[in-house]
Amino acid sequence: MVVKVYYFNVRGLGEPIRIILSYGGEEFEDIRAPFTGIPSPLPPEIKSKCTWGQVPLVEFDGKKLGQSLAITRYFAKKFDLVPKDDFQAALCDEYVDACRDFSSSWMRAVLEKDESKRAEIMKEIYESTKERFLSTFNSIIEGSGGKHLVGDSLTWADIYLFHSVTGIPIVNDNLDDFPAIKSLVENVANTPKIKEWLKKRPVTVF
Ligand SMILES: N[C@@H](CCC(=O)N[C@@H](CS)C(=O)NCC(=O)O)C(=O)O
Repeated sequence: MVVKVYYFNVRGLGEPIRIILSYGGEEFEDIRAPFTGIPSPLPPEIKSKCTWGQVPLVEFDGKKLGQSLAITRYFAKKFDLVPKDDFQAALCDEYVDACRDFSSSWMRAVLEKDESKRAEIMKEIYESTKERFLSTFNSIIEGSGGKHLVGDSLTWADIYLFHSVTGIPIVNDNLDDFPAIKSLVENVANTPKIKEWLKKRPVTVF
């Protein structure tokens, strides 16, 4: 089976899918629509495939699945990145949602075209979100044994946290202030199949 992954040529909502598929050793075709800023028009041949008119979308085995969370949860289950225990699985859902809230906080900066203004906005957003998200994630990892957000093995929540913090330069540059997140990020980046993907993935702005 080769999975077709349709998304824009950015990390955004598509990258956790690409990372999870890479982790699972699943071959995938990385189909990227040009990203020309927000909003970017989707080429009609892609848009017409999408049930909700938006990407990401995956196709495999004659099946089609849209909505980023449905896609990542599906493959995370397939590759044992969702704990068997229902409560632990729910905690993963909670942390994935929190990662997505954190990622959404940066939208105002992403939309700013003037680079010096964007840097200022990034600083503001960093200052106003670091306690709520970064300190909290840091404490959760510490409380869970220091290596993962949930339990003692890699989950899709760890992959979302990796994705959310490494996609934002100002967060990445300040990870020394959040040592448990920093160590989780290093562990995810050094997971062999993920490491291979990170080495070969296209370099994009977001
Ligand atoms: N709830 C959807 C949101 C999808 C979404 O917002 N997709 C955007 C790209 S991030 C898109 O396809 N924009 C192009 C368009 O709407 O034509 C998900 O999580 O997959």
